[in-house]
Amino acid sequence: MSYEPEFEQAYKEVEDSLVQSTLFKHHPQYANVLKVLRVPQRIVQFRVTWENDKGEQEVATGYRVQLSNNLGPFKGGLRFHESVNLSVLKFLAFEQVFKNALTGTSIGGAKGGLNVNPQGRSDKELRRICQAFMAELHRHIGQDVDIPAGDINVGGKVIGLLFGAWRQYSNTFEGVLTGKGTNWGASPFRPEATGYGVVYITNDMIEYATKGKESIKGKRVAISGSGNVAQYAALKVLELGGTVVSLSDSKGAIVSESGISKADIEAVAAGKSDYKPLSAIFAESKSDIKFIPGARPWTNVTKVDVALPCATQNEVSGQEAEYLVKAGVKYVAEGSNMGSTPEAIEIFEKQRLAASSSSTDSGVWFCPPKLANMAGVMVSQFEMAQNSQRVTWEPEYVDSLIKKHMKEGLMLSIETASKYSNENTSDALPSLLKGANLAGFIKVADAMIDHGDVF
Ligand SMILES: NC(=O)C1=CN([C@@H]2O[C@H](COP(=O)(O)OP(=O)(O)OC[C@H]3O[C@@H](n4cnc5c(N)ncnc54)[C@H](O)[C@@H]3O)[C@@H](O)[C@H]2O)C=CC1
Ligand SMILES: O=C(O)CCC(=O)C(=O)O
Repeated sequence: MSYEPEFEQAYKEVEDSLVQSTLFKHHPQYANVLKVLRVPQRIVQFRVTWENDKGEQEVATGYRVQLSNNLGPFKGGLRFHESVNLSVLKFLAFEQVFKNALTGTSIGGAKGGLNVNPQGRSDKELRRICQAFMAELHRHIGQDVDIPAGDINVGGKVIGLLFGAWRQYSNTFEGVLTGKGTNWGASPFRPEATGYGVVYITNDMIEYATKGKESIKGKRVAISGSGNVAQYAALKVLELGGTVVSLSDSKGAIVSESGISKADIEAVAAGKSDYKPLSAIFAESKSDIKFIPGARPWTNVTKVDVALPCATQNEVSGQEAEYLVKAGVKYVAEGSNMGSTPEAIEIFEKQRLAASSSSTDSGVWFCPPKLANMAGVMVSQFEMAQNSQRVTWEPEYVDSLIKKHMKEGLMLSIETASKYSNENTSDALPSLLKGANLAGFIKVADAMIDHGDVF
């Protein structure tokens, strides 16, 4: 069996949460669920070949990992990046199954992608890539079968090109992808959903932990990434009265003591749509924004209350987590899937437990991505519902649903963590890591048992 480090990491996190709880003692019927879920229902791997702008033939590998459709049709994003491989997509699909269960909507879990980075390719070449990718993928998706969406490097433009190709291959118009354009099937707030949801749940966490005495207002927030999730998280932090002290991309980080402004974030959005690096976007900035080449934000911020990793997996190391704790971080919520390494999570979780048994206020409350970033896929499910009815909901209604479901997800994770806790401290905040893993698992496990997939 090939070694798949990212997948093993994601699997072990869930397995540890289950084993370290009292769940199996109360529900022995769940014993076989994880070993069945370890093997995706189906993996499609295929050749994608196109002519580049120099007239040369290029060949790459496309994938779709359909992990479980016990709770609804397969659902999850597509990532176009040179780092895409089976280990990465299996980890993302595995996470997606539990996340989708936590949304409180009916969707199964999948993920897919292509091991090519579209950055630096012309629009014409990108169109050829999308057509070549969809030439095979269209056989495996459908509005009641599998509904892909975006992820890293797959934003509205790529979704449009993929949808155009799919329409031609299938001779049908249906809601087969989510994250569509406004005049051909979008849901209000899908672009904003993931980033906004991360900030809504962070605000809920702060209010819960401080018994309503504090909120995100006045908090200093370190954010990594500068793409879709990071941009909307940053805008929502500003709207709710917080200060954004950092952003980043794969070439480095920007930090600002006084805070990154709305105009700065709009400049990031404009620059990133042309694939410009942050170093170029802020080359002539007159504010106190400092670009640090090759760095991540975490060790370059001096005073911080909240950290929101929003770039990619394993982007917070153990050392960086220690630094964040010293810088004062109290809340960590992950926009990126598997943003923190296991070492970083261990440090955050130890801080949470230590705070309860001492009088010093040094706790950290960690919200895992399954819970923190679930608003994106949740609004994708709302988009599917709107497409089925051929209607568009009011933006205010969608926003109110995001807020409601994020709060419900938080409360469910808190209750589940407390119910099955094996921790011997009664005054600690419950582990959202364990609560989210268990709550998502229970929903999928019950469906698998009902369907006879597990016996
Ligand atoms: N877009 C969505 O609705 C959702 C996205 N996510 C997760 O959020 C994270 C960000 O995704 P998006 O913002 O959609 O993608 P994006 O393509 O819009 O932005 C990705 C960001 O990550 C940075 N990045 C990528 N690879 C990197 C690396 N190796 N080192 C440092 N920075 C790197 C990029 O510079 C960019 O700022 C990913 O982990 C994704 O899986 C999770 C849930 C939903
Ligand atoms: O909207 C979707 O279907 C998928 C979003 C996604 O890829 C994720 O939640 O990681």
